[in-house]
Amino acid sequence: MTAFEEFGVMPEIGQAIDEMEWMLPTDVQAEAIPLILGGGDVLMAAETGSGKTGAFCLPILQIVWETLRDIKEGKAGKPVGHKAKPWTLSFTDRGNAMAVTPDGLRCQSREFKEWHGCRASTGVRGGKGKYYYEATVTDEGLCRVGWSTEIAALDLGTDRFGFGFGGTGKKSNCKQFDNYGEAFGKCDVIGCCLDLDRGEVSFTKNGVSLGVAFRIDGNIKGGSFFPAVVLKNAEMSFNFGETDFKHPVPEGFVAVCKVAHDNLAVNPNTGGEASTQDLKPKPNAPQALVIEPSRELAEQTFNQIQKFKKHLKDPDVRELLLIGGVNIKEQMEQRLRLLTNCKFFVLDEADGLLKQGYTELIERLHKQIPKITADGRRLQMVVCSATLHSFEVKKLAERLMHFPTWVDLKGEDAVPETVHHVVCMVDPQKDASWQAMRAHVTTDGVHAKDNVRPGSNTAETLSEAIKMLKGEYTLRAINEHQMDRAIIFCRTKLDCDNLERYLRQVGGQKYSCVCLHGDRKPQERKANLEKFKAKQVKFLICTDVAARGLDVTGLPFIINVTLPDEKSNYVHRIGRVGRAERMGLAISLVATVPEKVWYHGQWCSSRGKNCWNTQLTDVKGCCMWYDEKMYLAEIEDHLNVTIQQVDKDLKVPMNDFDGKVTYGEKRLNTGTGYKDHVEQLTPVVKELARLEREAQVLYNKRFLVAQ
Ligand SMILES: Nc1ncnc2c1ncn2[C@@H]1O[C@H](COP(=O)(O)OP(=O)(O)OP(=O)(O)O)[C@@H](O)[C@H]1O
Repeated sequence: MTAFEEFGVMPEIGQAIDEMEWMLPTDVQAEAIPLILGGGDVLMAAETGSGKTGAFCLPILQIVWETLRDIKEGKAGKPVGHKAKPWTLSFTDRGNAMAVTPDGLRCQSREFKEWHGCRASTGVRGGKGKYYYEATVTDEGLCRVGWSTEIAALDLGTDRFGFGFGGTGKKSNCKQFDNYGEAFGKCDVIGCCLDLDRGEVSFTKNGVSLGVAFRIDGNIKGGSFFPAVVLKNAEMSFNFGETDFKHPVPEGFVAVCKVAHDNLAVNPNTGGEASTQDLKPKPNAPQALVIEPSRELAEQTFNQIQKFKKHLKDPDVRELLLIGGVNIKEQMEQRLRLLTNCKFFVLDEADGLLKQGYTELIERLHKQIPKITADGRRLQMVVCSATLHSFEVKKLAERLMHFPTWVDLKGEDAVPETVHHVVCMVDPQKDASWQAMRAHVTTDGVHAKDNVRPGSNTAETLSEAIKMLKGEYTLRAINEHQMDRAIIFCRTKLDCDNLERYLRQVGGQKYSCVCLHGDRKPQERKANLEKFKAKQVKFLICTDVAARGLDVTGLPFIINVTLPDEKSNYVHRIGRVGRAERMGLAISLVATVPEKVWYHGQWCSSRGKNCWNTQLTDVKGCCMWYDEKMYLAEIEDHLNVTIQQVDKDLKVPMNDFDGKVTYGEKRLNTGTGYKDHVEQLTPVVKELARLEREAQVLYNKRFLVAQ
């Protein structure tokens, strides 16, 4: 039995993991896999390179496979039934936090601060007839149930189009809450009666009539009425009459599902939603949806799933990669329409997704997925990142997740011990070498029209000097550490292109490099990344598009030509090294004086292409002064560390870290390996024993004194 199997992973997946030479689960995997297999929502915050992808892919793959097997064996979807049931709660005409079971007969909202409502997908119309349905309180909480027209607010009873009866014994319409009947709670059955002949709404509790609650305004009486409910951290189930009612139908009334065809109203807010027949699990409908912040990352996760499923046969689990480019819209539409069978919603690099503006997409997709799946399982959400401790993520988790468990090994954003990160200050006032530089990297042209020249000490001149010096320092870092593999991060696409040209110009094959950024075509991005991974080129020059998640086995070095202005991106960038217990060195070049840089905001019509507006952003220009010293302070503050500084020769001093390691290789004499374990632990154990003795002596002394 492999170590992973001990955590509940099935042998076929265990075999694939074994072949990938993963001997033991990482800490985050050991914690998260059982939680996900057990059905929980998980917020996974763990350092870069700690194996979060496996931590969610493995258990999800397993559950998806088991579901497919059940479908194949005819075990799945039983609760849904095969008969068409037009009388259900709507899957779309509902509040954000309202969950509806696939059979459409039970709903739940776990939002405890706000009310969330839902209407049935069908109703009655025609101004005549007497209709009845039952709603049962199936869990503690606050609820209100009744009838509403299609234009009523989902918060039933808060406008004149909705008529509700609440658990506190109040009826409500038009925000007017009056005493009515009596309070009700868990297990009580509320009968909701609509008498269109007389224009009255009344209720029963456990079969006992509570009398007329409302007289319907003549204007709306002729409209359509739908069963409606609103909940606050509560759950209710519904019977529209397709199965036996718990209590006798009041005299003269009929079950609402028996409405004559001509008087049947379809809820126009449902947008032609699927009938419940569609909710029977389909072998091809997506069961897990994983959202990634970049093409490259989506592809990487996709590849990892393919590796994990290698030995999973019959039924076959199929995976689909939806990335920008050809036919994406078509593919999305086709696939995402079927989200009614989805069991897992994963947001990888969640804080990054939110920062990139995907909140709306996430909420829309979440809304489309039923919160309880066909086989009675709750939708599981997994949200992960190395920098999950942001306000936005916490808000999102509160809104969308169901009592999530934090798998958070450090409790704050942290850099793995395997990443050695240093900064080198670039000071054009102390290092005047730029004044005599003949060849240098092409700068971004921000100062093309400024009178920048050696000798003048203007802010613009120093800013231009920074740009020139950074090209040289980058080369120096490469040479000093004999880097033959590194990711080099630049701030803009233009900076990447300029550096690429410069490295090729000065070094040819010696500095062979490719670019990865948003202006390169998808095929080129893919090819460039593959070339870099296959070691056909030494350097990958990229913007923050590659900051997150990219996993290049054994990558020894990264260089930040400019620090990111977003502190979490520093953590992600430097986390491209030091992965899977290998050591890595990250060098950041930090200007001591402000640098004027391009910043093409929303107002820039070309978004940077051929834009020469060097005015500052506060006058709608496209430049800003970039203060790296400030960003460095923010990063240090965030990580609660002082980052080691190295001199301009970029030599990394020999210390505990260096000298014992080869960047790109696993640590030999430290870490968790069992080799030399005893030797390593002996001094610590001795010290512990000494402390314990000391503590005992102290205790005895005090104890004896007290006696
Ligand atoms: N249990 C394991 N044993 C050995 N290697 C592992 C194990 N789990 C993951 N890895 C390897 O560790 C590397 C990092 O894993 P992964 O990409 O999942 O990290 P991550 O936590 O998602 O990092 P990031 O936050 O940067 O996205 C990968 O190369 C992966 O193959």
